[in-house]
Amino acid sequence: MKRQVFLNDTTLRDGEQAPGVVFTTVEKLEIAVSLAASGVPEIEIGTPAMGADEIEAIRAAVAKRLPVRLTAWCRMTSQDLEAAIESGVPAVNLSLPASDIQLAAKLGLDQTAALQIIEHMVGCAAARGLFVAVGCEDASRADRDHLARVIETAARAGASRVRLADTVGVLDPFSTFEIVARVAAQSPIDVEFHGHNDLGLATANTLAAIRAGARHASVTVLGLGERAGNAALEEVATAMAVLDGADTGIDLTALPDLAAHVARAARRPTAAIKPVVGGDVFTHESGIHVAGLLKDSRSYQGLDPALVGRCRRIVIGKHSGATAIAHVLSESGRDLDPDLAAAMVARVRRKAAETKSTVTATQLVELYDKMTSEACLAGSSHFIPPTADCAQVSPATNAPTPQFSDQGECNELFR
Ligand SMILES: CC(=O)SCCNC(=O)CCNC(=O)[C@H](O)C(C)(C)COP(=O)(O)OP(=O)(O)OC[C@H]1O[C@@H](n2cnc3c(N)ncnc32)[C@H](O)[C@@H]1OP(=O)(O)O
Ligand SMILES: O=C(O)CCC(=O)C(=O)O
Repeated sequence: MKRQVFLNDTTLRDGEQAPGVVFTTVEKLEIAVSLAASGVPEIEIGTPAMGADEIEAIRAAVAKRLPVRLTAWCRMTSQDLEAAIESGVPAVNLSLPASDIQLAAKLGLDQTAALQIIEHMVGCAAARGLFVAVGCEDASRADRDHLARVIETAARAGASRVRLADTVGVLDPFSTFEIVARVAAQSPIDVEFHGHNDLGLATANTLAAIRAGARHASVTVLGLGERAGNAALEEVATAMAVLDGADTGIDLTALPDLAAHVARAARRPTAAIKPVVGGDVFTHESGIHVAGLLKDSRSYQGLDPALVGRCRRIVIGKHSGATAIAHVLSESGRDLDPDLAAAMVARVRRKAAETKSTVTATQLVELYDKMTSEACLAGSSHFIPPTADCAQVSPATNAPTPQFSDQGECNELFR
């Protein structure tokens, strides 16, 4: 049986902490509904300490009775806990720095005082009937012995989970594995890993943490979050399915729409190269790749686009070869004569260089029709038989003009 891993989506909390990102209450609710529909089991819905509007938004989410655990992020203070209770959430993440750097700089506390606060606040929250997770902010820079005491104290006081945060994104997969493996081996409660992407390693670190024994992982849609963001839901869920074989319960085919939804609400355009959901990540231009793909899609495709509800696309551009051009032309009922192929490749390359872009299907057909007309008028001996009627090779006006689209049928589309 596949190992179960639980993703805790914090798009609506850490994601919204990205500079300038604001979700309206309606957007929060819509995103929460979409997250639940895609199979996310837990959503960190917000920070009640931010005040009445945030509490109201959280209350509205709670009222939806979604089939997910809604949890609220709280500092480890009575005020934050009371705000969370007012919002109606059944679960809280009570956060306190684990590193000496943050304990001293932010709170002027030492390790002993921190343990006392954890014991007291976790006890209070558990006594109020809440599911309690303890957020170890900056765990990656924490003294390891203190971290062990934090977990032991939290568990004893009634916490059900501990969250190890790589708050400033300084771990790599090796150090993540080492820290999480040690904690998971000793922890009497579940471990969650919360990675940040400052070094572009959040997803890799999250996979390493899961491999090391974390049963829960924080993610955000598109990796939206503080600074360089968090581990991306779509990357972690897809990588888990493909590489690890663990069961996250996420409907991978729902991810592109979910990402588009969050990108619109966050007003953050998605990069074309964003793994899984980016516009170009299943699009191929290079001649050698397309020639290989057309023979066997496994030649240049590690991730089957259908797995995540996407389609493969072939585009024509500076790097196209004759096979790709012939393939695209054939889709509009035109045969690329082998004698014309090299000239066509050169023409396409010139066009792409002039426009610094791909050559659309319509442009390709126009180029081809123009070239065949020219070849015909010049009486080209190897392309048009000398006796041929030039009308036969003029633009085939009834041939379908291919359109670019990323929607619709999963046949190969091109632009
Ligand atoms: C790594 C993370 O993502 S942590 C989560 C970060 N999230 C946020 O900051 C959410 C948005 N924040 C806010 O809206 C505001 O900062 C509020 C409402 C939370 C607090 O606002 P203010 O009362 O004006 O405090 P301010 O933002 O100036 O400073 C933060 C305070 O929290 C305290 N604090 C920080 N972390 C913790 C903690 N884990 N436990 C207890 N107190 C904490 C700081 O020491 C500071 O206290 P001080 O005012 O006594 O110096
Ligand atoms: O303490 C936590 O719950 C984690 C907070 C967080 O977002 C972080 O440390 O990056």
